[in-house]
Amino acid sequence: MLTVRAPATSANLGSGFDVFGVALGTPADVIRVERAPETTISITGAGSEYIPEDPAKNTVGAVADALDAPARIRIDKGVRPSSGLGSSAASAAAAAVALNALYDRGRSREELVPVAAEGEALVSGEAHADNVAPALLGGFTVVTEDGVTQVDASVPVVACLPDISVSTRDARGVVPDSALMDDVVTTVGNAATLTVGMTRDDPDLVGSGMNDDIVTPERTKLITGYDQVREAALEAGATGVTVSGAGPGILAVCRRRDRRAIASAMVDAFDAVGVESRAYQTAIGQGATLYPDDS
Ligand SMILES: Nc1ncnc2c1ncn2[C@@H]1O[C@H](COP(=O)(O)OP(=O)(O)OP(=O)(O)O)[C@@H](O)[C@H]1O
Ligand SMILES: N[C@@H](CCO)C(=O)O
Repeated sequence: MLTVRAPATSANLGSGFDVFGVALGTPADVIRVERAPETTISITGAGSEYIPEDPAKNTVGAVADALDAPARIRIDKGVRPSSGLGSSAASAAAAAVALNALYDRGRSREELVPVAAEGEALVSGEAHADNVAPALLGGFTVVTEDGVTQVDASVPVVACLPDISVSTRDARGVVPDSALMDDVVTTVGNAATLTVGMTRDDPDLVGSGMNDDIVTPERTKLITGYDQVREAALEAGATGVTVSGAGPGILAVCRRRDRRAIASAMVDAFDAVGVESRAYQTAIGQGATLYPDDS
């Protein structure tokens, strides 16, 4: 039996829609796999009651198909589904690493990115790889049609997860078809600033490069209390705040010393609008970890 832990991720970071992603230190999914004549899936943990165990409907089943690697797969969910924290991608990335090792398929982590993205295609209709890339490679990732670029980073973050659901499919439905050239120019500048910030592990540059006036304003309308939570996080010291992935999670970038105050300000602000939430005080971290065979 093989065990793999794959982290939650936050895609977009505002200015990098469908391009940027980061791995988070916590939470994470853990997957255990054993060879079997056909794929079966059992699921425990956060939000497991909302996730289909049918391999034809689970991201992990799509990965097993893509690698031609049938297995008995047990998923322990640490990342709640429809969270904006890459729940479906965490499972897909973990399965890709685990099944690649279980069947000696010999694929590199980079080569596993499109494999894990097959799982995303199953649940959101598009094989976008901005969550699976950081879940596999760790750090900060840039996904384009030409492939993935990765840099290690360890910028502190708070990821606040309200007790409401927004499906990626719905959140993609509000993305505008076109954008004004002025907004595109501003967003390109912000994305470049953010990228430099990641290479320097600089929370100020990363935070100031997260603003986006094209996609994010449409998505914040789907998140009760977004404006209040953003304001509270900024007042508590966040250097930048945006929607995590497709939402409803909200990501705040900060200095390490401000994490606790920001987490509590975000939870209180959600509470004030009648929404329960949980905040993860973490940092950009590692990609999927394979643990030795423990059979
Ligand atoms: N292994 C899995 N883990 C989590 N969700 C899964 C899995 N397999 C299928 N799903 C389905 O995928 C959907 C959740 O994926 P979705 O992309 O909407 O959320 P997310 O991954 O948390 O968000 P985001 O991609 O915005 O970070 C749910 O409908 C869930 O049932
Ligand atoms: N880039 C994707 C990430 C969510 O899975 C989106 O924002 O729709």
